[in-house]
Amino acid sequence: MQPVLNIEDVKCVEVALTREGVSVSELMHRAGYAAAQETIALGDVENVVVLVGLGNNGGDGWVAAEALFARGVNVKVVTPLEPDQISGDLARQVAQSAVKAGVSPLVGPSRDELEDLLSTADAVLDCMLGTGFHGEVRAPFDIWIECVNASGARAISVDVPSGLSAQTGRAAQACVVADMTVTMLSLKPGLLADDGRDVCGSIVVAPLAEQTEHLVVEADPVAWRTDLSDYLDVIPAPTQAVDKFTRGSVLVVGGSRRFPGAAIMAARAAARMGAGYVTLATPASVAAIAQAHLLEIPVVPLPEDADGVLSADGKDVVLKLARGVSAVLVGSGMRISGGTVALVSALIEQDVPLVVDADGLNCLARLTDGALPDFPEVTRRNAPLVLTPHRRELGRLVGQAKTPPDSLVDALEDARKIVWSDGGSNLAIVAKGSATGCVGVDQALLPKPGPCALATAGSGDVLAGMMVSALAQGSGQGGDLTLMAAYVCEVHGYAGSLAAERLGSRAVMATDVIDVIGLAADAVGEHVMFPEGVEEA
Ligand SMILES: NC(=O)C1=CN([C@@H]2O[C@H](COP(=O)(O)OP(=O)(O)OC[C@H]3O[C@@H](n4cnc5c(N)ncnc54)[C@H](O)[C@@H]3O)[C@@H](O)[C@H]2O)[C@@H](O)CC1
Ligand SMILES: Nc1ncnc2c1ncn2[C@@H]1O[C@H](COP(=O)(O)OP(=O)(O)O)[C@@H](O)[C@H]1O
Ligand SMILES: [K+]
Repeated sequence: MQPVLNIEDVKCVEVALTREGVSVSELMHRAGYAAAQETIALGDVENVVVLVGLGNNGGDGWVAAEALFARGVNVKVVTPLEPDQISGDLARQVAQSAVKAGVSPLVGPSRDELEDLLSTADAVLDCMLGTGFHGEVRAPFDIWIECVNASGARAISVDVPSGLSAQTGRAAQACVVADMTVTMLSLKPGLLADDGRDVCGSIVVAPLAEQTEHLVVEADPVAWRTDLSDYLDVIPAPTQAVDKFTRGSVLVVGGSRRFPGAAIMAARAAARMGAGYVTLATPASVAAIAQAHLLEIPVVPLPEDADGVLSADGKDVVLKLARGVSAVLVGSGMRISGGTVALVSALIEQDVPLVVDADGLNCLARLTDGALPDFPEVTRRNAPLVLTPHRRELGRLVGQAKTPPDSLVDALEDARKIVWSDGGSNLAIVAKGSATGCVGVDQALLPKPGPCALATAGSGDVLAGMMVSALAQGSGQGGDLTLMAAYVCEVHGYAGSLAAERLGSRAVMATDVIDVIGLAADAVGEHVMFPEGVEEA
């Protein structure tokens, strides 16, 4: 796993390193060398343009330029100001040193001059704005960024692509789209989520000092990016000595006359993820449609109200069915009513591993008056509970319906409000988004996200079905629930990639993802077991 640090904590690591004898100047030199090294490693770099800003990110650029020059690279530094005019002491010193060593600066070029220069470059080193950037990009960097993106040269961003917030993952209107980002000390959340996924290219972490590893861990990472090898403990051990029930039995409670498909897809996804026996309990008026779509899955008709929404009259049947299975999913396509709130509440009180998704979460929000963290007794139970909200659902759970989290870090923080008030290891929250965070009481995990093809109606229902299936098969129980959740997200993401490969990135529908869950799970499993033997998933 790789630690991900909030920006303010990266700064704390910087301070801790200086206390351990590694000065900021030394760090800047190592950062510059690391950037130069990675640039050379790209191969075929004879002409490099280094665009520098006026802060320490620019300082890294001047050091990199001097290092590249010393390696015989034809390097030109583009700067808004003469080195002597740079106000920051450190940045000015490294700029003066680079010029003294023979690096030639181009000060305040016109757009045409810059475009001409970039047209001759094999690579551009982007050292304009780093973690000190905020707001919209001001001149001249907005224009420089446009020129970089329009040039054909490979762009290597130092620490963070200029224009991206390394904390929130939001890009300004002008933002470098890099081929590679060499980031200092540790991963930052904004590099991994939202716009960050579009603009960072491949990410290389430069630790800069041998003490960094332990200092980063001590700085309390906001999350950990998982590696495939981390999932070894949550993949069900292969055995032939099973029957359809011991392979995991699942009950899906959901669907409504308005949305019958969500529960059908969830049930199907649960079977495709490996549960041996799946049952769907759904309103009576949609049971026949559901059964027609689910030949292998028994469908139990439940009492419903005039709108075709599950009614509280079905509670006893649902609880009886729940007692007979290894795990339950409630919520898919269920709608919010007095009846569905009562069902969700009854299932949470039942001692069975449970996944709550979609309207099940909205029922939970209603049950707790939009303040789930204030009612920890609701989620505190003996059996595992996994909540799978997207950002709007998460907002409703924590009293922020009108202002749901709009960054990964905000979503992690909201999820933490819930798991920390609960305080136990039997609760995991899967905060879904373009990058998904799986949050438990001890840590938050960031599985590798799938492609944007997953942003399609029903893809969350598929994930919920997969989640309950993994739970039913015993993954995570008595072990690490958060890691199990991350593993399921990883398989979901990979299934999205497989479906996109087969059908085209724009064509994927949720049912296509269901069809390849098994292949995705096998492929991820193989990578986990034999990391050296196969290409990365
Ligand atoms: N944290 C660390 O331990 C290390 C940090 N280093 C570098 O230092 C960087 C942070 O340095 P700084 O704090 O000086 O910040 P930056 O260099 O990222 O940015 C500060 C400069 O950008 C300007 N600026 C801010 N917002 C702007 C906007 N919207 N439009 C135009 N200009 C804007 C400021 O006026 C200032 O000149 C990191 O990103 C990294 O590259 C490295 O030198 C080594 C180690
Ligand atoms: N841009 C994206 N890139 C990768 N995955 C995405 C993206 N957008 C959504 N997803 C994933 O797709 C799923 C969507 O779930 P959800 O919003 O609940 O959809 P629905 O309610 O339609 O089923 C989540 O697993 C989410 O992480
Ligand atoms: K940068």
